[in-house]
Amino acid sequence: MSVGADSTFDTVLVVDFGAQYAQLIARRVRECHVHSEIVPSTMPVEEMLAKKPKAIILSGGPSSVYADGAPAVGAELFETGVPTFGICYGFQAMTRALGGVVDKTDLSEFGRTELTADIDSVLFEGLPEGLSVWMSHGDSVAQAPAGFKSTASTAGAPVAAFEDTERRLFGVQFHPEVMHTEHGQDLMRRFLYEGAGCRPTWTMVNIVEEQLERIREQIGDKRVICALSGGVDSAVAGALVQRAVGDQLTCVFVDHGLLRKGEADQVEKDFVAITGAKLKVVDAEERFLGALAGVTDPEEKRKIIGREFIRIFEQAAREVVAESGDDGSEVEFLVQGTLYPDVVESGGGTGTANIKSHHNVGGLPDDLQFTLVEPLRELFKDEVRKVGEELGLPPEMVWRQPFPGPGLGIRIIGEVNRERLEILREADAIAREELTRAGLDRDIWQCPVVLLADVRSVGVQGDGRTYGHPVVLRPVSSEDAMTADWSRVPYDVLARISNRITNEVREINRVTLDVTSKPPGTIEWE
Ligand SMILES: Nc1ncnc2c1ncn2[C@@H]1O[C@H](COP(=O)(O)OP(=O)(O)OP(=O)(O)O)[C@@H](O)[C@H]1O
Ligand SMILES: O=c1[nH]c(=O)c2[nH+]cn([C@@H]3O[C@H](COP(=O)(O)O)[C@@H](O)[C@H]3O)c2[nH]1
Ligand SMILES: NC(=O)CC[C@H](N)C(=O)O
Ligand SMILES: [Mg+2]
Repeated sequence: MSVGADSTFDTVLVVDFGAQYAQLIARRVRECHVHSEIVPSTMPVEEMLAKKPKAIILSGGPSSVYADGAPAVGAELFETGVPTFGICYGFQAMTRALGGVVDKTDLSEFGRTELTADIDSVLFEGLPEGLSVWMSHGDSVAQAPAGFKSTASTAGAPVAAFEDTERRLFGVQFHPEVMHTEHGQDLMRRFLYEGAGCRPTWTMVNIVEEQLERIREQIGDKRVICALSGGVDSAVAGALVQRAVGDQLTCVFVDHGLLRKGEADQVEKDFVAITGAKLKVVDAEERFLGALAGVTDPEEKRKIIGREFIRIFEQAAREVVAESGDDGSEVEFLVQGTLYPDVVESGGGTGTANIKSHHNVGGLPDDLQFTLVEPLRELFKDEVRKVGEELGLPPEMVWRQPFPGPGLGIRIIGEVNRERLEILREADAIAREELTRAGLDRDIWQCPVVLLADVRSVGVQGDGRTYGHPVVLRPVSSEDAMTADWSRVPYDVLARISNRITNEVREINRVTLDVTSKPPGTIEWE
């Protein structure tokens, strides 16, 4: 897709210094209807300019600008005339490159911080003078470079923002991209529209068109299979690829025996009926349960499931070729509905930690033969839902709650076997039915039901002693699964779920509620 000065949209480069939030910045730019692309801080300036950026944003990062080997920006970047916005580390790097002073003060600021802003400035005009902002820094700008006006301060950072309107250079010590910064998105808008003159013309239609073009370029006239789960992400990824290359695509749905009640039927009914895509259903219960026998470690489970998925896709790919009846070029490509949170949690961001290996990223085997096609890899779930709507997928599909690929396998704490799966399936079906009946499906992001299979507790039922298992209800609300809070489900709904589960599922004699946010908890227990 052509970008640059003659294009219908402007491009902003987000220069990544190893930030927690580089994707979040890119996403905030998209929310302002401006196209964004993340580039590493090691990219030479000429290469950045070749992308004809209308503006540049320098991200945060874990280093100290004065440390040995810390990533730096050359002063030449600021002589190109491209408006630039430095955030946190980016603000400090800009300061240093232009002759200002960055120091380690003893006044670190982490979390919510009160900021006083000069509203007679490009960035803060029209905003309140006092703002609550999100900080995360140990170094501070002690002196702004020549030509800059300081435009905000906090108790720990005398220069918490600055600007040079002549050269169109701006910077802030705090993080406007995080949800907790008041008016953060307004600041983004002020920089993009007023500071840099970007036009708000980048829409979901552009995102879809860009993806279709990329997919066609990548796949050409080759064959491709799509790992289809019935969830939102693979439905949207599959629909995109179907639109891009039509008949070259076959979808493969794996029934690994770790699905919820009724799930397998739904995929055939819904996705195929709506898109007309070719579908192959593989019954692989024996294989997965065999491979998982005796395994209790969560990461080991995830790796096994990731590996088995791929082995099945390889087999399915061979069948697609054999069934095609022509001379049969191999299936080179595998489409997955991978999203950015799957990547970052699997430790795939720049220098980020491995929290858990999502089966479709960190759980993939080393000898993977397919080239992956992952059109949603840079997006967050709510953006994917918008892409799905743009593609005309029905609301029941687009608004479905997430369900993890490893399925109930990571919701049984302990070994996974048929009997335990059956117990959990029943309990899960009851919880889902009652939450739906209470009209809570859209308020709740998802509600895992977790079986503590190795824990037993004493109960009394029908005047007799029971020694059964507890389940945990884990209803959460979230914007993008990166952070979450436990949902305040009304007591009467919880009471109904508890009552029904303990009455209808013989092996369960106790229902508990998980009231942990993320962080520190994750959504799934494993
Ligand atoms: N049972 C399955 N059969 C085939 N592919 C699967 C299956 N489960 C997961 N996948 C693949 O793994 C990817 C990641 O799974 P994930 O659960 O994150 O996404 P999803 O199921 O598409 O959407 P959602 O997050 O709404 O459940 C899917 O997009 C899909 O490509
Ligand atoms: O397809 C998936 N493969 C996985 O391996 C996996 N692990 C977690 N999840 C889903 O991701 C979101 C965040 O979950 P956590 O807070 O548990 O990391 C939640 O929506 C989880 O359901 C997965 N999805
Ligand atoms: N979040 C950041 O970018 C931090 C920048 C730098 N490491 C500091 O502590 O000040
Ligand atoms: Mg899923």
